[in-house]
Amino acid sequence: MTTSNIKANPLGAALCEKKWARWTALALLASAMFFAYIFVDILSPLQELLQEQRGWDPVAYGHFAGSEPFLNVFVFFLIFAGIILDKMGVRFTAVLSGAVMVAGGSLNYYAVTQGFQDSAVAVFLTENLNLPSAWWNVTPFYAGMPASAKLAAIGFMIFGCGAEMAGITVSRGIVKWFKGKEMALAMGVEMAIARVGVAVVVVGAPVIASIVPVEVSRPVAYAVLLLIIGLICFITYGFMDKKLDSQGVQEEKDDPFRVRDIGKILRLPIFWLVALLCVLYYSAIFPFQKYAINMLQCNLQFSAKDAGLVFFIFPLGAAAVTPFLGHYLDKYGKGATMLIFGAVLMILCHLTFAFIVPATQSVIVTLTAVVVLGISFALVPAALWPSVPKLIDEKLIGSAYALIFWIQNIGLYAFPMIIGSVLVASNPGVTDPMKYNYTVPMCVFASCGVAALLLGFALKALDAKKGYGLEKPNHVADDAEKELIGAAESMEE
Ligand SMILES: C[C@H](N)C(=O)N[C@@H](CCCCN)C(=O)O
Repeated sequence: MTTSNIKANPLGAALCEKKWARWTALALLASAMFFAYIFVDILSPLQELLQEQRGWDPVAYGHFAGSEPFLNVFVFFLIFAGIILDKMGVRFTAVLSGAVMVAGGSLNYYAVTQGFQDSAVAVFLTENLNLPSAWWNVTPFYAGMPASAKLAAIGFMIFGCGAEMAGITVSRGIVKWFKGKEMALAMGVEMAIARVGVAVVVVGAPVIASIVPVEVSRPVAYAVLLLIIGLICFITYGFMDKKLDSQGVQEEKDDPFRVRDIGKILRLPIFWLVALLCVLYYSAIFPFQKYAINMLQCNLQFSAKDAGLVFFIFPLGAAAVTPFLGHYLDKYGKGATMLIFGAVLMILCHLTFAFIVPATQSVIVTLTAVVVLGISFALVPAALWPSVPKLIDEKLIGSAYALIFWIQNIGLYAFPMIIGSVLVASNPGVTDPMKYNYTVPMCVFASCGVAALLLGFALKALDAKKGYGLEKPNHVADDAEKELIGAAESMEE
């Protein structure tokens, strides 16, 4: 199915053949993603301070937090990002995405500063964007939303365009540098570094904010600074990418782009299996993360700080395991089996949070479930993203990643709201946020896992029938490919 980017280089070994060079390229790409993931969650541990200093109640915070995928989902920005990536290549799109993240992040920062509160923009926003809370209002804006939350949401949705564009670009960049080598390991390392970013934020943001004078915008300022460093990483990567192109190892570009190419991807049953598995699995992970601290507080009667410490293990556990699983995939394959196993672990953990944790209030059981969920969150991403190049023609890989991200973003947009409504509906009359019963919402997350598991079985069956090589190691698949290319080249000679 795939075409290879490995071409004969008359000038000697290409840069991607040198280990130090491809790992340096990865370090640059992964650093930019690390900073992006830090920004995504920078305000999550500061909800109390946002309420005290900026008047954001939980509703305002929820609408701000949910705004990130808005432009990607409803204005189809991610689809355009995929087309840009396939037409313009990794170098251009990486720098563009870095610049968009800095622009959106800066706006978000300005919105939470004291300076904004007294500005004319604040007066304007207080009077505008007061949309009714009706079913058709899919925007994050509602009547009475604080002006700072409105502008922060606008900034965050612009940032979201850059962050998701960067996500697909980095994946394609890794394919470009690592195809036929340690590709899954490289993707695993990149995702592990991103998870460490989430863990750093949980602990770091409150510490930075509480330096006297206590100021909620300070951690955001640091995070914007990191986004600027991320942009510099992308620009530096651009020089390496240009050198690689000049050595004849160019990525295949879709030139001219045809809309029917997107149709080609959408007609592949295997694409739908992967995309639906992705949206179901991630909808039970990222939206769960938003409720996890409160769920632990309610079940264990912990403070937010202690619950945060328990949950801190989740991204760290995933970070520790993901590169090893990537290495395993490179060496031994079993991608589809890893997806199935990851879904099973997720179901078990969510059911534990639904029934066993509330009944036993056991910290050991909770910690075990958090660790096992971390392993699941290593298994699925480590197998999912490196499998895409096995299924889709290389020149369409940017669009394919973008389409998968777009479908995934629909779930990431909808699920926090669905879970919020389920939580309220299953706890009639409960107003104390420490008294919620999370059994029904956790069962909803577990059912996503069951659906993902069924898709995992279907994927494995289709792979066995059509021979995509999902269960094969990357090296073996690519060695065979190299042999074919070598044979073709000798025939040309
Ligand atoms: C949220 C984002 N769309 C996503 O799916 N992130 C994945 C990583 C995708 C690969 C990025 N190069 C994740 O597991 O965090």
